[in-house]
Amino acid sequence: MLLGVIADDFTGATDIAGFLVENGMRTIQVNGIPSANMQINADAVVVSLKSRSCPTEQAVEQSVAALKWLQAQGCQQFYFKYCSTFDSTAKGNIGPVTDALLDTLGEDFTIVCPALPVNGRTVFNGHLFVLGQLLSESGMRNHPVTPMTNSNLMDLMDAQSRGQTGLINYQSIEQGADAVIGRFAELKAQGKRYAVVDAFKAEHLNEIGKAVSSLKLVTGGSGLAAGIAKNWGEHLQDQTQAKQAGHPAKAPTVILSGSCSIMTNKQVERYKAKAPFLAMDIEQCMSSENYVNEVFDWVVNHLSESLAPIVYATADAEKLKTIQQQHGAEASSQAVETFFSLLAIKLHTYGVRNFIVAGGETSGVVTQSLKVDSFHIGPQISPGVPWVKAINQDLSLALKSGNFGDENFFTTAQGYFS
Ligand SMILES: Nc1ncnc2c1ncn2[C@@H]1O[C@H](COP(=O)(O)OP(=O)(O)O)[C@@H](O)[C@H]1O
Ligand SMILES: O=C(O)[C@@H](O)C(=O)COP(=O)(O)O
Repeated sequence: MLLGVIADDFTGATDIAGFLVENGMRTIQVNGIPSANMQINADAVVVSLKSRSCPTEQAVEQSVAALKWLQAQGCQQFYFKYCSTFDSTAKGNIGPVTDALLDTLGEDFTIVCPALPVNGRTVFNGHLFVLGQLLSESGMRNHPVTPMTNSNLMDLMDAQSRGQTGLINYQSIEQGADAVIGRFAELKAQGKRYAVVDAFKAEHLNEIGKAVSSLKLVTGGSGLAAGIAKNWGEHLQDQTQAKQAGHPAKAPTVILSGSCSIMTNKQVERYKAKAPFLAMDIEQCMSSENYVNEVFDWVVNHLSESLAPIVYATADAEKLKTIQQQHGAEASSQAVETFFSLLAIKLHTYGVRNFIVAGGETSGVVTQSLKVDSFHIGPQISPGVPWVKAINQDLSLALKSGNFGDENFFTTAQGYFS
């Protein structure tokens, strides 16, 4: 095993796994730390945790346990994957987890690289941009759990970690990997423990990928995965196998959308024009035990149509606000998640074998309800969203992070069945 990845959430894990496979690494993803002995025949393993916004001690404990498990699998390099929008609070969990991983590995230096230019996440002079807007001016400033109100990655990292952060700006990156390695030495000599690296195009990430080959730990979003995978290129045995194992088959398919992001709203609207759709009734979802059976019957009646039926809770910001004022934010989101969990179980029992799910939390709930413990990674539907196939059962999933994919995503995803 070459590379071990610790991802702080579920869609984030499939995101990086997809890029590793795209770049020739045979990759599997495990949901949490496996309790049983697993025989793993892959170049990379991604462990998905739910550690992004849980209490810091728990995030540290889980991440260190994942690292030790990956070490036991023989991994040679380790990657802490967090969100490309650096989702965290002043307390963490990115800083404390990075510190704990460095300590466990006996290392004293790593990089901070959230950039994912293909999805509009760029770093310029140490500041993070989302589709051309500073992070602090993007929609992330209103995130319910991890509002991002500062775009300066050095400040963000200093506030939540034990050490000090330096910058490797794009001028150094553009001089190539050797110059970057030289900057690592300079920053270390200045007592820095972390280096924020500028990156606003794929070439930057390729140079950073080469430069980090001697670092035991790297941290970042999924963008750097391509650079790192290229770096391992000569060690990879059979690159053609990488995507085969995770390819979805033609089978009954459903779309469950629990994301309220701007992009998911657009995707649902576009899909409704051509496929059977059902908008979840939140009142009924919260008050009627039989509602899930009614929706189940509706889905079953539409499974044989050429495009898969979609059930969605997706609402625009105004509608969501009204629902939250009426029922409470926590209670309504809990009700939606429980509903999707029950519906997914019923549909799977009935024979649905492909699930396209929109939303990070929603994906976590559905995957856990379907008792999937590990995945093969298949082809990418759009950057950061691969098809994945359960290893322990006949089941394929496409887990879409709220903001990812273009407007035709739900139709495009169904073009991969063979
Ligand atoms: N109509 C709705 N009313 C209340 N909560 C909702 C509604 N639709 C979705 N939610 C909740 O909003 C959250 C969306 O989070 P998530 O699935 O992670 O999507 P994203 O990736 O866009 O953040 C989930 O907890 C979901 O249950
Ligand atoms: O890095 C990213 O942007 C994604 O992989 C990711 O982590 C997305 O998180 P959610 O939007 O909460 O799904």
